[in-house]
Amino acid sequence: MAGPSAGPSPTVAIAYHSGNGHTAVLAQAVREGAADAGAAVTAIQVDTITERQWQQLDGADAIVFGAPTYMGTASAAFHAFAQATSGRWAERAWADKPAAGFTVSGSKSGDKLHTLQYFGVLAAQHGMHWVNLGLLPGWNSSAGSEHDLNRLGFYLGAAGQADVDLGPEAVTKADVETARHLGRRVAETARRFAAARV
Ligand SMILES: Cc1cc2nc3c(=O)[nH]c(=O)nc-3n(C[C@H](O)[C@H](O)[C@H](O)COP(=O)(O)O)c2cc1C
Repeated sequence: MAGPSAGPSPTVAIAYHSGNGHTAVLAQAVREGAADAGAAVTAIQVDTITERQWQQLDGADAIVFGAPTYMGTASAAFHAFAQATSGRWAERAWADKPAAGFTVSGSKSGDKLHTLQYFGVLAAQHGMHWVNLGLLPGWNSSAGSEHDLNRLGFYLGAAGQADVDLGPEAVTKADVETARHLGRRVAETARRFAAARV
């Protein structure tokens, strides 16, 4: 596993919603990956966000959005959070911060791409810089397997799957590792952006 690179220690905030704990597993993996890469990380559940946590988002070097895919998009609780950012949108409060996203669903596809695209649009509306997953797809050749990193073959962000009748422990391990990779990548990107500002 790559250790932290040189440069100022970045702060990464994860803004996520999880209805039944599956997305929370990926949020924890993003957190661990970003911390591995030397970031100070805050994870914020957007359905109970406090004023202090809004300020942590404002002060973060990078923000990672996370939500389960519900009815082909991010959960309603995440959309409520996103709509509550409109004042910050008007003030360009998050402009030029790196942003990234992750989601989980019950189906292998489950229309997760749409959720990641929605996160990308949200970031663009805020003038943020989108950080993609940065991995080739796994599990797409006879040499691959369901244990591959990025086994579901996404580019925009980290996508996971968990059987709908099982709890958070059912989030597929390869998808947890993929989310960990995203956390590391966001922290490294945030570090480069922070270094360029000093
Ligand atoms: C209201 C609702 C809508 C859902 N819509 C989808 C969907 O569009 N595609 C899919 O594959 N799974 C769908 N699911 C399954 C969830 O995405 C899946 O159980 C996910 O792991 C839940 O994450 P959470 O525990 O963080 O809420 C839906 C679940 C609920 C409750």
